[in-house]
Amino acid sequence: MDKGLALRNVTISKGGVPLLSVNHEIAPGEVLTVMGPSGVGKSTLLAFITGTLAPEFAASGEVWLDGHNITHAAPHQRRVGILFQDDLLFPHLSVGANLAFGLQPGGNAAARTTKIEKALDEVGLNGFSDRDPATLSGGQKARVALMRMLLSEPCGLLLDEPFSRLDAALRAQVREMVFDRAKARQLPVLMVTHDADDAQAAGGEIITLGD
Ligand SMILES: Nc1ncnc2c1ncn2[C@@H]1O[C@H](COP(=O)(O)OP(=O)(O)OP(=O)(O)O)[C@@H](O)[C@H]1O
Repeated sequence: MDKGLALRNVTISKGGVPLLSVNHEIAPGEVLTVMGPSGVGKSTLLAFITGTLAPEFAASGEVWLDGHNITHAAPHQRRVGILFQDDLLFPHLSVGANLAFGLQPGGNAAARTTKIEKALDEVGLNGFSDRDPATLSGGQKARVALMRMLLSEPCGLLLDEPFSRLDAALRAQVREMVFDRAKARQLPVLMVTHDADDAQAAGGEIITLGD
């Protein structure tokens, strides 16, 4: 597979004790859901993909993203976007300034503004650029956090329990928006969740670590 995200014979151990092994490919626009009990290594697997594995762990195998072997790339060189359950916006900055953090530095100011406005438009937040994040609803904050991450133009998306702080109705709405936007960009998505509804909504393959 050229595009997408591939975990090739990935094994991770701690103190010589095997923790997990995964051999899986996620095609562009597809979602792989990773489930499993607490402590089984779900967040550790994400850390391996982002290049931020703690030194206590030893890993083998390869990570390929968008046709590149990124196993040994520096974290900032990996074009991996990640959303966590607590994706806080900078409270002292406007919505637009928060989004600007997603953009690559430099470039023409007018072009940057256009990208930010387009991003807001894409998630139904037209005209929100000057708003203070404290005045946004939970769902609106989640949409800004999503677009801030997507503005960095990732080639793959990792979700670490990103919906778990939202109530049921909002959760379904934000989840749908995340999957829709990822699909529109043909991004491979790896989602870690404890929630069966999240897994079902993702509509893709589900693997359970620790089985
Ligand atoms: N920085 C670290 N140093 C040493 N051990 C760690 C570190 N981070 C996690 N661990 C241990 O590694 C194992 C896997 O942890 P991990 O956080 O990946 O599990 P998880 O499946 O994501 O759990 P949860 O569902 O509770 O988030 C656990 O035994 C944990 O205690």
